[in-house]
Amino acid sequence: MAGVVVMLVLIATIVVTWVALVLAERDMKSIIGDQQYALLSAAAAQVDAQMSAKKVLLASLADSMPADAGLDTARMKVFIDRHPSVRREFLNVHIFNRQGMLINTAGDQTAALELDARVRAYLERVLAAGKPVVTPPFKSLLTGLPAIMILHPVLDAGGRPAMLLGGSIDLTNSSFLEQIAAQKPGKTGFTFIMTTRGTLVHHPNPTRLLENINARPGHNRATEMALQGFEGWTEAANKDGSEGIYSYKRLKSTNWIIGSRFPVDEAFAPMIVMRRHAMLASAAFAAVAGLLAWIAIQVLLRPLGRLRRNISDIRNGVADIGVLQRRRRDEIGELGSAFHELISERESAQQAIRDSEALIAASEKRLRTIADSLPALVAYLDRDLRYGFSNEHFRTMMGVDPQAMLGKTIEEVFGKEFNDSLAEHNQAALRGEHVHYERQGHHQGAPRQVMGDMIPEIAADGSVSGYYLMALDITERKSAELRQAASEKRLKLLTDNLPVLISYLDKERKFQFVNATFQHWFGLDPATLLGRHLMDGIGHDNYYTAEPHLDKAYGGQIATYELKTRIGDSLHTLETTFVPDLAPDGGVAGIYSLTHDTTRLKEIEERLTQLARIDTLTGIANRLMFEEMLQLAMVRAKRNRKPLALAYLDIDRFKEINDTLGHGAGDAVLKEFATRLVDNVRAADTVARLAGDEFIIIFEQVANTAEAGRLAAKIIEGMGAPFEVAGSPRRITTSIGLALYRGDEEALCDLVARADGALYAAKRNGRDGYAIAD
Ligand SMILES: Nc1nc2c(ncn2[C@@H]2O[C@H](COP(=O)(O)OP(=O)(O)OP(=O)(O)O)[C@@H](O)[C@H]2O)c(=O)[nH]1
Repeated sequence: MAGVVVMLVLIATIVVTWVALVLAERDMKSIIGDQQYALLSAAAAQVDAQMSAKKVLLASLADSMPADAGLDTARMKVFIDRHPSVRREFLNVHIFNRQGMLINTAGDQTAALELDARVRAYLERVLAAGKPVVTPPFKSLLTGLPAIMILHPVLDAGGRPAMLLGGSIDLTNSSFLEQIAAQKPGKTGFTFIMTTRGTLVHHPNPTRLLENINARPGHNRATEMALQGFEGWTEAANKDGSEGIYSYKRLKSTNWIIGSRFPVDEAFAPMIVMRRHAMLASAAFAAVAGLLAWIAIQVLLRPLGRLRRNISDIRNGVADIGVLQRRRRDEIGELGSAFHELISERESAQQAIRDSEALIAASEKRLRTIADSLPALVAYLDRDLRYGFSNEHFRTMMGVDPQAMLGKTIEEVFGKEFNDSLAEHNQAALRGEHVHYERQGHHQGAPRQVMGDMIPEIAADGSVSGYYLMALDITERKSAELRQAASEKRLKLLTDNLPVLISYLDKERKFQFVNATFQHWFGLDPATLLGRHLMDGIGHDNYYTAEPHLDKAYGGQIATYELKTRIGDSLHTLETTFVPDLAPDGGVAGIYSLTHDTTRLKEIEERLTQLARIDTLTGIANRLMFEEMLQLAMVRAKRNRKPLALAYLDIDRFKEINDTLGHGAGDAVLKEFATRLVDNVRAADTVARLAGDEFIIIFEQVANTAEAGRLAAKIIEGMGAPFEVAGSPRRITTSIGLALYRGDEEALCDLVARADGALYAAKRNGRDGYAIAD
């Protein structure tokens, strides 16, 4: 960063310096060029002035020349010698006749010489115009040196040109040309003169005189411009490639071109020195400025560098984002705050991503564990029927490595035949339908029953991207179902042929099962009863009789009751038992109802009871035997005049025992009660059970009612110890009605009735006591 700034300072300084130099050089060149052109213009004016002076001198000679001096050499010399300036201005003075023949000369040469052919043309022009003319340069025939000549007509008495006066000028040794040469620019520059055709009239190199400027090979743009009429200054390279400032001006006297060349090396030498100094100064300045800029940047960038290191440390996990400086109140502080916010946002975003990735990974792992633990094939297939997921059960059920299946089609894994057998289901699932199927398959040669579900995966745009498969081997279940169906069939056959009404009621007391006996007994089709309420099946009256027992059974207890009802034309006694169907949670899921026709049984039972004299439950005398014994006892009492006492007993609230603890418990109480009665009477006394919880005792030879009372009290006392009822101790009491028989004319039934009446009195008196009849 600092390096870049230093470089920029250096480059900027150099560029600024360079541009300033270029501008200065351009101005300087312009000044030098203008100056050079001004000098050249002055030199041109000087040449023109010199030429004019020479022409004037030649005109005055022509005018004053004696007529005979033309042919007489001696007179000619005398004449010329009288004009000393002629010798200074001209190398020689000649006289030509009209034909161009040299007829006299002021020099030593006397031979008549012919003029150079080109000079002759000028001569004719002079003769025609009658005005002086300067000839182009030529090599003098007399001296062999390059020269020019000014020709002037000499008029005869009639005013016509009779001869020509020519003043020759030596180009190698002419004072006015030397003056021009002295005005050359700088030390290495030079001036030169050429004709409009390019013939060099004056040049610092005398060997090039009379040579055409273009004789040397090469190209000089400035020279070409000058020959085409350019006046002024320009910068160009000479034929050697050396740059120079060229200035050109036309001479008014001859229309020749006077030029100068000032080599750039010399012309701009001070400028080059200045450029070098300026570049050195600017380099020094740039170095100092760059150094200062570097130091300033180092100072300014130090907090930034610290910030950068902190961020790098945070990235490398070496530091916490708390190291970012946020207390600075400048741009660095703002940058630190911005980084702090950025990094904390990034960290929370990364944390959120990590959390969600961990959640997804955990969720995927759970899913994978669940899927692998399922006793079913679980897979995902894409639109090309390639497996994207498969669980471990493929290994156990199909013998295929689930990992090796991934990316392969059904056909590639299980073969064409298998794939074809599923084609219809696959197509339906890929159409977006939920497919459920059961099919026969084979595994390790054994037939297997498979149940499958294909659940399509539907993308947001409604297209189906694949489907999830779950397939179960239901062979065991299926055969269990078949076994159960067979068992149920057998059971149904059995129940339908039993002379028992068998039904199952659900929680709402509706029939869920009804056997064929309903048809036989009541003409009710079992199928029509299913789902209907019990009341619809057995009628209102029977239902209300059954209701308390139903309530008991739905309370979780077995309930049995008897009912007399009509079957066909005859009255039947039906004993129904409700057995609760206890659910695993202890609740009652429903009730099994079993109804026997006990009519025949009851009849036999009654007949047997009548025949028997012993109560089958308690083993003591029954009503029949009691009546026979009482008859005999009454006869004895009458005969012996010894009264007897009849005690009529009833167990207090016996019904509660039956209702709460069941009939069995009630029977047990009756047996224990009878045993205690027998234990608390004399051997001669008769203890009998009349019916239900009603007992009777015949006490013979009782003196009076007081003694009868004592006997009753003894019995009540005998019941004092708690009974063992259904595994728990329970206090059982009894009420006793006493009637004394003193041998009067009293019928047996009246005596019993009196004892019964006294019993009711004892009940009214609050039970657990006795009462004596009047
Ligand atoms: N366990 C059993 N119960 C019987 C037998 N015979 C009748 N019962 C029942 O005995 C009960 C007699 O009840 P009750 O004597 O009328 O009334 P209780 O509950 O004793 O009331 P109180 O006599 O007023 O104290 C009836 O519920 C009969 O169904 C039987 O052989 N065994």
